Amino acid sequence: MTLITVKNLSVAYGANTVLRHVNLHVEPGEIVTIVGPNGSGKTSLLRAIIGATEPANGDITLKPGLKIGYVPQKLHIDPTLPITVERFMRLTHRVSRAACQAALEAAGVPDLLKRQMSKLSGGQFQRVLLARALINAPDILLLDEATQGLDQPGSAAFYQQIETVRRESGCAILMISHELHVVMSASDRVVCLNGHVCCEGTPAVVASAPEYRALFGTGTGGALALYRHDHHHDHDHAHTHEAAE
Ligand SMILES: Nc1ncnc2c1ncn2[C@@H]1O[C@H](COP(=O)(O)OP(=O)(O)OP(=O)(O)O)[C@@H](O)[C@H]1O
Repeated sequence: MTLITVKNLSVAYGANTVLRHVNLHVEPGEIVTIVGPNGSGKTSLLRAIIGATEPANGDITLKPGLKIGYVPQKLHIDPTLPITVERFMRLTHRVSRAACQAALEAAGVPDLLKRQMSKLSGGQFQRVLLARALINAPDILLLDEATQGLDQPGSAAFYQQIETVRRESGCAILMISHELHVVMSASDRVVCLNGHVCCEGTPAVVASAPEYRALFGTGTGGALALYRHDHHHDHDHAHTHEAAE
């Protein structure tokens, strides 16, 4: 059963309509990446999906009982506040230490439980946010530019971890990213957003779509080829194109 269905969604802040007629669906176990220029409405779309932003129009349907794990773009913790990783992870979830430890292991950072949040590197911090999102065994992970501030190897490692999480837990991933060449190769489907859905499909289809090239140029096509690898899972790669408005 489809996990998330977005139909004809519009989002507005006052008189400023930032998303128009957006359609999107996420199926169990697939990795869908949203790309788009700054201010194209990517975060607004995720916030509408988690119910943090009220749609101006349209429908968002979640599978009944859907468990969502959300990894925010960034989270500021006062560096003078002493708080361990374990306490941080248990702030919002009533979970056991064993569950925290299991989530940290799934996020690829098994040794951080007792560490101070303020002493973590950027990459470790993001892994802890990932672990926190994994704690309740979500059906889908929503990641909003989760590798912001990480260097290239750090973000490549993070996305590899995401693929591992998907492989081991079977959860679906809906993520926003600017690192087109890395994430596109790791995605089953890419949705290119610019206030509306410009184009959508497999990474190869989107990279060669004129709408995508108009926004990002042609350079990414080459980089995409460089980073591509074969996927061995069965997903329905629907290719839909909407005319640019
Ligand atoms: N709470 C808000 N109130 C008013 N305007 C907002 C609000 N949040 C976002 N916007 C505006 O909506 C537009 C889309 O913003 P959004 O953050 O969704 O884009 P984005 O694609 O995620 O951008 P970025 O890549 O820079 O993170 C922008 O013009 C932004 O200024």
